[in-house]
Amino acid sequence: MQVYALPLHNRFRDITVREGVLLHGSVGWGEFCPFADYSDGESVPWLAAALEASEEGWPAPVRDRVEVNTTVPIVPPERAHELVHRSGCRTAKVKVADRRATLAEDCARLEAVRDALGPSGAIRVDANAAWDVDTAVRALAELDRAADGLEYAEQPCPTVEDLAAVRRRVSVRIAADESIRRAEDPLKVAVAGAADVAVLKVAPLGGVRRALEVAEACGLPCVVSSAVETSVGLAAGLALAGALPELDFACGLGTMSLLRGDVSTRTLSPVDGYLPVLRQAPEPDAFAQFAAADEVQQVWQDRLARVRAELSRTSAG
Ligand SMILES: O=C(O)CCC(=O)C1=CC=C[C@@H](O)[C@@H]1C(=O)O
Ligand SMILES: [Mg+2]
Repeated sequence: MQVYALPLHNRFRDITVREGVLLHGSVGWGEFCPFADYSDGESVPWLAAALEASEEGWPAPVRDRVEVNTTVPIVPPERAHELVHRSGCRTAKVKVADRRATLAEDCARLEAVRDALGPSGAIRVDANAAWDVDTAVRALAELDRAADGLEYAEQPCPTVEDLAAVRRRVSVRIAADESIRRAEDPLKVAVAGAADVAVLKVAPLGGVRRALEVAEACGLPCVVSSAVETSVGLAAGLALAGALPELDFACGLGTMSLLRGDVSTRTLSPVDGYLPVLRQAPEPDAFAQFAAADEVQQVWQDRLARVRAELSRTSAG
């Protein structure tokens, strides 16, 4: 196993360094990288996804490339404009509702992203469940104006009930993310009429096959989004996006731009807004320069051992 520590260009999801474990198995490489706030129990699906990649392989794809969005963290408008322009993507997802920025600053960031994309580009926002219903309704009206039209708003509020309440009061599509990946029942969203789009992340859902089951059962248009993995883990997201019967939206798999490097020389960075669907993850042939410090390696070895034991217990039923 190889433990990496990769710095980010900007703080994203409250981290400035992305850490994880690369596992080599009988069919290839997998990546186990649950964020620090995931318990051992919540990390079991992440390990299942890594073992699916390294020991089993992925289902056959129905497409050979996937359109992706670029992801804009909480950065000043000029930086946002530069990131979007350089990405070559026609869709941008902009982080908003962060405690480090005001609604006015979020609007300015969206205006800069619209200027960089032009009128035909698509802009989506992600509030990561930060708002209550009334705040979401008010904020989305302003953000929709600033963006000159939002494609959708991802997880404006924490609960399925709140998403449904916001969805009844705004014209912007609602996408469910945390209500799917951290839910006891990922399908509750569709049943409650709480979302127009389902965001699927391979690792928290337990692998490509499990995510395909959720996609089929929820009956909503799906967007595959990464967990800011290296190209090893990102390949699993592309395998899911490649295997979905329908794919109507650009996917949140352009996240290599958030990282200051990669464990593979075959970095999965978008070209003209697209990424290839691979049958296997790229080799981590550039791992050495991002090998984690000894104490970090020990933390991940211990975590992996605990989660492996947890996975065995839950599999044994
Ligand atoms: O979907 C994207 O454009 C990129 C991935 C992304 O936004 C996220 C990755 C991991 C954790 C989250 O903070 C965030 C998300 O909420 O979707
Ligand atoms: Mg999200």
